[in-house]
Amino acid sequence: MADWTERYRPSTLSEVRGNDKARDAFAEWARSWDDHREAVILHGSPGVGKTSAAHALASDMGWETVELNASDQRTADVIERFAGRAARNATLGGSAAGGGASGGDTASRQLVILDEADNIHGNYDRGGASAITKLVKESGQPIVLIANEFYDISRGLRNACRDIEFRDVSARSIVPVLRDVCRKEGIEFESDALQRIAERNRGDLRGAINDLQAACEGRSSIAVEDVVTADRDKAMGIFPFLDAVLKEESAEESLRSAYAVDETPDDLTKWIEDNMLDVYDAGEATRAYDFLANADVWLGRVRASQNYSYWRYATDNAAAGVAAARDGTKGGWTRYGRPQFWPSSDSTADEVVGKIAEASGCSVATARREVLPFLSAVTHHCKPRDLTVAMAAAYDLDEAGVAFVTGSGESTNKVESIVEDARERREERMADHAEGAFAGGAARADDSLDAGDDAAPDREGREAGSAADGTADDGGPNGGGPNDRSAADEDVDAEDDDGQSGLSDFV
Ligand SMILES: Nc1ncnc2c1ncn2[C@@H]1O[C@H](COP(=O)(O)OP(=O)(O)OP(=O)(O)O)[C@@H](O)[C@H]1O
Repeated sequence: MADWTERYRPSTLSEVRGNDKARDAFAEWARSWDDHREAVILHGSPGVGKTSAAHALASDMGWETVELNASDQRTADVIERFAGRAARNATLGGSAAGGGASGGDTASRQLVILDEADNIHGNYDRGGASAITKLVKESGQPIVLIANEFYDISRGLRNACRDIEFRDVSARSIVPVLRDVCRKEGIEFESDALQRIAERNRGDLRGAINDLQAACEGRSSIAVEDVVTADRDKAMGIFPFLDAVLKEESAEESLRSAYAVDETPDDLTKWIEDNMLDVYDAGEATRAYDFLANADVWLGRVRASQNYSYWRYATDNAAAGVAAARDGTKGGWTRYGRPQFWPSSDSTADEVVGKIAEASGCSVATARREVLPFLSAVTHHCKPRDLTVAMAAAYDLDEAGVAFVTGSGESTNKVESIVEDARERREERMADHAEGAFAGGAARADDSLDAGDDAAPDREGREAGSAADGTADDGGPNGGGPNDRSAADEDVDAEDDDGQSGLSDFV
């Protein structure tokens, strides 16, 4: 069955529904283009008719169209060629470029439609935005840039263009479009069914038409129940989803599919990451990794801030971005592999980071970004046992926590004995604390420093007292409150020389 959104794409501006003001402003931009020669940005949510409006306008004006993807590296070259051609044509007295069109300038115009103008950076082509800005300024042809997020377009490019916002199409405007489609397809319908489709697509006319088509598949009439069933059927399995992203669907469709899969963006990203190389060639994979890296950044922000609204951006990158990195569609069957999920690694990470933040008085974000990587690097690579014990004691880590930070297996004897020693050390400290060890804790400082050649940190003794709470200041990772300094001088000074950084240096 042909795609209904294509079949019923508006062919003239007057068929573009629900955005009268934008439509009028756009028509006016085109009519007066010779006077201002500005490019225009049409921005708004997916599926509200921006691309359709651009094509419809060109047809109304009798202009040819050239559609390019703004985020594609090659686009700048193509526009350059246009600009050059337009300039040459101008010097030839405005004769037609398209071969034989008469009737002056406007008939020979080519409307350049640049899709995904908000996706130029973050892409492999770092210079893309400025190249396009330059071309937008110099081009001899009218250019329409299309974007979902106006403010994701570089400022220079925004300032160089006029902008027109396309608003979400209201359910009230969507229903008549659906009704028209049903009539043309000879489908009987219950009005409530159309209303429901319109409402659940919240302003997205393309989505509504797609849903209608899905609901009508194999039927000559639709009732509310059919629409409700279609709702339920929407859930998508992970394997069809991987096919969608890695082989078949556009970025936009892949994104919609991502929302239909019952997995978190973390897991979806892992699935894509782990299977992408089985399908993509080197060029595609290189581009895809940029998006996956962006997705990871957003996932990291979600974890650090617990702000789940960032999930959307992770999904955008992992699903839509990776799909956009693909050249065309692919066929064939792939044996997808289940990614290695590290059971509980995320919750362990959260717990460890929370404890570090609490003990050190820093934010969770700092603990995650700065302290944890440092601890991991030191304990993992240098393997100083005493430091690891001190760390486990300071942050009250259990086996899972120590294993997570140091990268060792959770059940190894080593980890167990470290946790045991750390527990003892905490208990001793607590006992000391109860006895007023603050004033005379030299013995404790000694105690922690006696294994100092294992690279025990040197500065906690001085800083922990001021920076930390009960956990760190009555011992800190290497013990010793502020007053311990003199008693432990010898050891500490010896430590000073080896230049080791202390944990609290990084907090
Ligand atoms: N305002 C509208 N009037 C009529 N049909 C529309 C409208 N908006 C969307 N459609 C239908 O949805 C399809 C997709 O719309 P279009 O590609 O123009 O949306 P868009 O806003 O450019 O979306 P995107 O940002 O995803 O490119 C069209 O082919 C048409 O069938």
